[in-house]
Amino acid sequence: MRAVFLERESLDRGDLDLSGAEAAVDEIVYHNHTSADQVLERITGFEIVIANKVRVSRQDLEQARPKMIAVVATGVNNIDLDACQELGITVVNVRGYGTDSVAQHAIGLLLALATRLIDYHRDVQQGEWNRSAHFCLLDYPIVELAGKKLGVVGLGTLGGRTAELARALGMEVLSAQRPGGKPQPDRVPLDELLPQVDALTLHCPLTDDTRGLIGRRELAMMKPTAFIINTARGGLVDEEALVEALRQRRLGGAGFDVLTEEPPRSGNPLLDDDIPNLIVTPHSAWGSHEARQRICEQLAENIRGWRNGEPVRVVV
Ligand SMILES: NC(=O)C1=CN([C@@H]2O[C@H](COP(=O)(O)OP(=O)(O)OC[C@H]3O[C@@H](n4cnc5c(N)ncnc54)[C@H](O)[C@@H]3O)[C@@H](O)[C@H]2O)C=CC1
Ligand SMILES: O=C(O)C(=O)CO
Repeated sequence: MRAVFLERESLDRGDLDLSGAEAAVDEIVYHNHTSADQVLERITGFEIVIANKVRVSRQDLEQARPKMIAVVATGVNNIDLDACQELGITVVNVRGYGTDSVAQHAIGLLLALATRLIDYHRDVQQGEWNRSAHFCLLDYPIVELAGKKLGVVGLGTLGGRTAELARALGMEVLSAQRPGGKPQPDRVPLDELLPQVDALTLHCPLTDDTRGLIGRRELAMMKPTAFIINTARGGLVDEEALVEALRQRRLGGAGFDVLTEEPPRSGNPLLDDDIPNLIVTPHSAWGSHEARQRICEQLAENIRGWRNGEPVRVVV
């Protein structure tokens, strides 16, 4: 049984132990990076495809016909799942590997926005404190999070842990009812949640149902002081509308770890350097060594389970 790992360097910078996955197959062929137009050629002839973020299309799958795709991420929005289902290709992913890493990042972004950490740090570096008449700088409004409301969209593994950390800061947590989902007493429809919250954090997957979930209309429903945190996926939020709202001070700030296009080769409206109280990180929330090593362990389990006829973490 042969496997091809399309994007090793997107997971492993030479600091991880992949011996479990290597032992689970006869051979792994490694590519450090693969672009979408190289996928077909590289997966042809392999039963198992290991992928992280590269787009694997219906056309690739129909022609190459792998038997299994092991995604070394939780999000599987880069894989044509309908095509996999139709072609009988098993897709597995990794889950809960980086819960503490991603939750600390989401809360880290929220804390940085509330304390204006980046703005004060930049002013200190630029000598504003040296020149100040007073012992402190007070040029950006500082928000105390305790007592404020956090809205969580996607109260699953990562949303749940982020909610716990927010409660530890003294925040009250509300969570959004999934449209069409079973009504739950502790959840409120998104439209009811948005006007109430002081901060919103997104943790739902990117699917056809959630693409554009937070658009111009939804941003307009939020408090002009509210923060929005996205460590889930680019595509959940209308980026142009977000920039507009931040520039017109109709929103208090935004912390984004994910963009619609990654890397943002064609640019992105959120990368302009004059947008007030915006922090963008390069999809790094998950990237602790501990989390990445857990991915390797789950990858090995996923391949072994599937080979033994007892597949685990099956998406389709
Ligand atoms: N920035 C990063 O480094 C990382 C980002 N992610 C992203 O985070 C996402 C969530 O990961 P987990 O929490 O592990 O997944 P999960 O499956 O445990 O939780 C997702 C939750 O979202 C809910 N949901 C789906 N659609 C919804 C909607 N329209 N409204 C409200 N709730 C909705 C689901 O019911 C589920 O409870 C992943 O799909 C991935 O895109 C995951 C890991 C790292
Ligand atoms: O696990 C995920 O979905 C991530 O985005 C990190 O790769």
